[in-house]
Amino acid sequence: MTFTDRTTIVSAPGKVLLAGGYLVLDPAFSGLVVATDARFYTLIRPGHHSTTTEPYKVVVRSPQFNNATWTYWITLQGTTMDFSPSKEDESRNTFVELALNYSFAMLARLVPAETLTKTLESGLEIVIAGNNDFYSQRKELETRGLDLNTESLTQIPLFASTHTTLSKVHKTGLGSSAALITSLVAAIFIHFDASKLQQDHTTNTQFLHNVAQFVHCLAQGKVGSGFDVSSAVWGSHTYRRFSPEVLQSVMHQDAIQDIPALLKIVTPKETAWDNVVVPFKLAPRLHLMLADIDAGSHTPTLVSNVLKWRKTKPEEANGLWSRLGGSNDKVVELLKELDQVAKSNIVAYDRSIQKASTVAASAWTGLVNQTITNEDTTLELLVKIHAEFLTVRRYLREMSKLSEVPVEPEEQTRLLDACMTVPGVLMAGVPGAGGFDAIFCIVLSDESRKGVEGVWSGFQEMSVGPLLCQESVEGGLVVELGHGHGDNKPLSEYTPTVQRLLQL
Ligand SMILES: Nc1ncnc2c1ncn2[C@@H]1O[C@H](COP(=O)(O)OP(=O)(O)O)[C@@H](O)[C@H]1O
Ligand SMILES: C[C@@](O)(CCOP(=O)(O)OP(=O)(O)O)CC(=O)O
Repeated sequence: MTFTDRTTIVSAPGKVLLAGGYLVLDPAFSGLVVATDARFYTLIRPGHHSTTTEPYKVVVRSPQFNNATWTYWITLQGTTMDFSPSKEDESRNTFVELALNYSFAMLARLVPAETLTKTLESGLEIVIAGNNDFYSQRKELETRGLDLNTESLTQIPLFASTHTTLSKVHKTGLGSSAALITSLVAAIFIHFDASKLQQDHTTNTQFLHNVAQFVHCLAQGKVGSGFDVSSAVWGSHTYRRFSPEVLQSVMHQDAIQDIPALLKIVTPKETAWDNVVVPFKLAPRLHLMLADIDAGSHTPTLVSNVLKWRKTKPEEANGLWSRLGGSNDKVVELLKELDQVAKSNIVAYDRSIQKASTVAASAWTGLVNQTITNEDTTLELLVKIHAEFLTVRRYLREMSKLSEVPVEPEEQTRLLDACMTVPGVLMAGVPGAGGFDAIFCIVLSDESRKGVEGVWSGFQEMSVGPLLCQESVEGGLVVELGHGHGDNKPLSEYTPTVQRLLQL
């Protein structure tokens, strides 16, 4: 047995909804979701139990939360399975519990009994851990006497303790539960070789998506748009939601009693899901910056109040929805056009980006008239994207006023406008549901990045905590280890992240 024999590690990215907040709840509209390089990891390896008799023991450990541990007992009865949380556990983790319960219940019907028992007889140890960016590191920085900036964040070890509990932790809005459930569900099916992700990638990935969406909605007690699970699976894309009716019939705790019915819904060949995923990537030299605002907002409350307004004043709201939706789509179209221009003439593109990075966006129009033709295209597109996203923000402020919900509150407007005065900032906005949770910027250079971080650290109205993460290069689900992915290498040959996980 080598160090990594029969170890499976799967990761899923965090997310930021750059455009389409609220509208993406309606299948008539799409949203632009960018996956981050802050990822959530699930590691599964054989347990240390020599039992060959049931029940089998599955232990889930969360090192970042005082090594919180949840123990589950599994008994197989033919193609059904009994799953029970340990009565000795100090707490229950609904997201973990539902992911395990439903995944194993489906496995009992998908995988030969001997495969299940062979893999379960020594028990399973499951370690779940999110990149530090998923959770505010303010406490860790204070403990180390460090300032709240990216330089300090680089000094915090991977998967550092949050110094608190799951119920008290300040999350940064990267979608920890969606990334957790997606990586956990995928890791279980891959560990039992039930997914063969690397063989029939499309069908199996859609299957894993469907299971993760079901578990996430059941755990959250509502069928949201699902953009966060979608980006955890597929990375950055424009997203049009699946019809809520797809899951409505199984959105109850008794769904565990009828696994064949659930399998019919989550199996792509049995049920066509109508979510629409169109891959997206930021054009070269456009980089995402994210900050966590300490004030924080309660997204479900924001969503409930905006939808209440839309229901009570449909004409007012639907008119704004259409205008905002059109503007969101225009931003996406222009960003894609910019990527095409970069592909057609990267030298001219780079020259234009370099020029634009030295002046504030408000002065880019002046640059357009000073350059040769194909550089104008790039600069013209930057001018259009900047203007169109200002229109998006204007609509979000109109929504805030009409609904009386602080989607882009005045404090955020002042912070975003300050960011836009920095040379080389293309966009600055409130992601997702908005409020006081977070902000994002799209910047053109490292100098621009430093300028924005200066605005954030100097902003007096709110505590603006930068995150280290940027846009993901790897995309959605990644099998980091297991089943032909990097098996049995010397520990030193794995990435620092995988090495850290293996030693957690
Ligand atoms: N590292 C972790 N270990 C265990 N459970 C986690 C971890 N991170 C997130 N979770 C689970 O996800 C839940 C957070 O879900 P939610 O409040 O919807 O936050 P988010 O918006 O980040 O998804 C937590 O209550 C916990 O059950
Ligand atoms: C309002 C929404 O359309 C987007 C919410 O995006 P956020 O990124 O704000 O979500 P949280 O991570 O839960 O804070 C609701 C939805 O699409 O489900």
